[in-house]
Amino acid sequence: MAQLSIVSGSVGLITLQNPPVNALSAAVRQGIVDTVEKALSDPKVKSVVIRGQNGVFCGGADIKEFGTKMTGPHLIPMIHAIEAGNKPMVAAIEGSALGGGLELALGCHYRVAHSKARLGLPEVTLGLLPAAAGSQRLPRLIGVPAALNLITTGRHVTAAEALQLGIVDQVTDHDTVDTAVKFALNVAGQSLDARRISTFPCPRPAELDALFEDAMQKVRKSARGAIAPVACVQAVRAAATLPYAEGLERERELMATLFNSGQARALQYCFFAQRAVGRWSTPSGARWDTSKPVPVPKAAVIGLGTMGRGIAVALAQTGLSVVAVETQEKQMMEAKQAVSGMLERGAKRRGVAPVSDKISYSGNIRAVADVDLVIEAVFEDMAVKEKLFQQLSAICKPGALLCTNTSALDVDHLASQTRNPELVVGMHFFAPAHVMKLLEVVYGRRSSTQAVATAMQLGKKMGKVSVAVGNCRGFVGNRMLKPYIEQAFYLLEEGATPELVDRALEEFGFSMGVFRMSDLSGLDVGWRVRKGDGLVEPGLASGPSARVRQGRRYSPLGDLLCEQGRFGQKTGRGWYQYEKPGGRVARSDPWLHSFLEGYRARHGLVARRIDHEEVLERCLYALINEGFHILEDGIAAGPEDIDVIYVFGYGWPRHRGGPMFYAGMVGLAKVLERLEHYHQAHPDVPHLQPCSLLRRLVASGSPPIHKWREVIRKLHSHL
Ligand SMILES: CCCCCCC[C@H](O)CC(=O)SCCNC(=O)CCNC(=O)[C@H](O)C(C)(C)COP(=O)([O-])OP(=O)([O-])OC[C@H]1O[C@@H](n2cnc3c(N)ncnc32)[C@H](O)[C@@H]1OP(=O)([O-])[O-]
Repeated sequence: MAQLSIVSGSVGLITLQNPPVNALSAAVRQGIVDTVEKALSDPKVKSVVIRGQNGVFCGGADIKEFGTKMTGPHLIPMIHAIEAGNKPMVAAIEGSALGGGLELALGCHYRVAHSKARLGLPEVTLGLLPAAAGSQRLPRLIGVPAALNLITTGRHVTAAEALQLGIVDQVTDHDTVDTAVKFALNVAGQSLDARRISTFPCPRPAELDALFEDAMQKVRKSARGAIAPVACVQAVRAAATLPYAEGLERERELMATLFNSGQARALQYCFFAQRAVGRWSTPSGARWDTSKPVPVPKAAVIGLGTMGRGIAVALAQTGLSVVAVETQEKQMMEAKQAVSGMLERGAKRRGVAPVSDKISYSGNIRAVADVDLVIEAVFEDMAVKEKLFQQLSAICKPGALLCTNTSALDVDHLASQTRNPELVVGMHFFAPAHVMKLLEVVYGRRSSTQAVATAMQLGKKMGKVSVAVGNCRGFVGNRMLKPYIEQAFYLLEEGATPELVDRALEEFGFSMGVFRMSDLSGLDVGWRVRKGDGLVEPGLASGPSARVRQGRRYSPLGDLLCEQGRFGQKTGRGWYQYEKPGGRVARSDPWLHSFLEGYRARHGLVARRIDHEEVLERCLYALINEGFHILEDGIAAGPEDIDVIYVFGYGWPRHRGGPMFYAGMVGLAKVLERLEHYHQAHPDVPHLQPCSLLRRLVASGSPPIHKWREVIRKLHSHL
């Protein structure tokens, strides 16, 4: 797993061999220990280069080992032996040097990187800290403020930035190993006293306390409730204030707490879940590894409202030629201006030229005749979309894919409006579409394998985390949101306030509670959907029947607010009040509190004290219960798909792994028991009735989440 050869007569070349990213598994660590020992004791070897196989230096510790009984040599003494050795060691960094990979490189006396390489200490994103002395060496090398930034955010830096920061000694556009070997030949025999980072004094910035206080506040604000960023700050503080050996001990203690925490497990689960959704399959037999996508050099977006603009920008930034169609002149003018602003800002951020020339605009739908793929983002109204799909089917060239960005409507029905229903899929983007990472690719009953594969590949090219899901009302994300929002409304009826509900959810880790989120996205959106479903009955009717629709409990609170013109931020009033229409700072609104009191009085509801635990249980378990229904119905292939959708599209705190992972952490039996409890208390709320898949999983002994598929498979087996 690591090999030593001798090159250029006197350079020992150690190659890490563990594809695809040369993670530091037990075998690789043993290989490094053995080859370093050999190189140090071989008189022919005057200096050493360490590189990774296949153009990747090293992706860090082997994350797959973390959940197992770890064996093999420990990283710290292994890296220490490299640093303490009496022959110059040069890291030849190609591809990535991340986490333990960069820590290994920091143990070397010199670092040479290819210009395309990326370096970083991303442990914090896995719920950990750089515990192979990275938290102690990096501040000594580049100073406390820069090290704090890298370690608490986990961001990857380019080779150019690494050179500027002083992490690497040389950057090359040529063959990295050749360059590193030349470097090694040059430094052979030189004193290493000034090259051992662990012996450097850590630069002590002025205002040390203020600096760390500020860093602590920043991480507490940006990662609510996450413990790893806090531990990262503490570890760097140890580097700045303690001798190296004591700092190392502090790093070890902090890592021990993190290593076995639920948060680390959740974040590492997210890492693998994000990759697992790329290995998608559908019930019709389409699969990520066998279905062939068709090339999409030219695409069209129809409808240039908020979603359409974001989609057009995202497509253009991916390098596609884009035809943007909008039939309303005023909307077109505004869209053109907005899109060019978005492209310019995006280009500035990425340090490239804007790609405005990639987009051509037209007021005529016939302009899409020669594109390979169309994404419609028109008004969320079935009649409008039906007509559009009929038109597209007649206009588009044979084989062109027709995609809908609907967030809830029936993809099969839209497909039935076309001559080639196999070419229709949903591509459900999330606003703002050029920023948000999530894409739900919705396959219909008749979508071809090629159509699904093409949409999935396009999503990947656009840098999206794409999840293939089945067709049902709201697909995965919005279908689960419905019971969650519904519970929040019921809690208001029973005595809670928007502030109380939001605080509970934000303390749980959501960046925004349900009411603040609704105000941001616009209350009129849900109102329109409920109207379409025949649920809205105007007026202030009282009595129990005013809160029943289609035989089940219903809360008209959202409808009543909309009737008052309170649509959220855009109108300056919603569940909160804002300084002006379009304002962003939510403030409590006394009007709303007296409105709630009046509402309860009119309906004979007695307010009771509701605590955070009930808010979380009612909102989250109702959402999770719907997740089990989605798995039972085969709409999502596995719990990872649901979790990835919630983490990337709905602000679910990543350190809690996603709703289905969270259910496993809480304990499926407990979730079942609490749902039963709440369903007994609210028998007219079907969403609280525990799903039979949840019962089945509990009856099978609550298996760990990676084994749920076995129970689900049995459920779908026709044998
Ligand atoms: C008490 C104990 C003390 C321990 C001390 C530890 C100290 C240390 O500080 C901790 C760490 O290093 S923590 C680690 C810190 N390091 C990080 O956080 C880096 C994590 N890795 C990455 O960010 C990306 O994988 C790269 C940018 C490296 C490559 O991106 P790309 O080219 O788009 O490729 P891709 O699709 O992403 O991955 C390809 C395949 O490789 C797999 N795999 C990858 N890394 C792995 C790993 N470390 N391990 C295992 N597997 C890893 C990945 O799952 C996938 O497998 P699949 O079966 O094909 O699905």
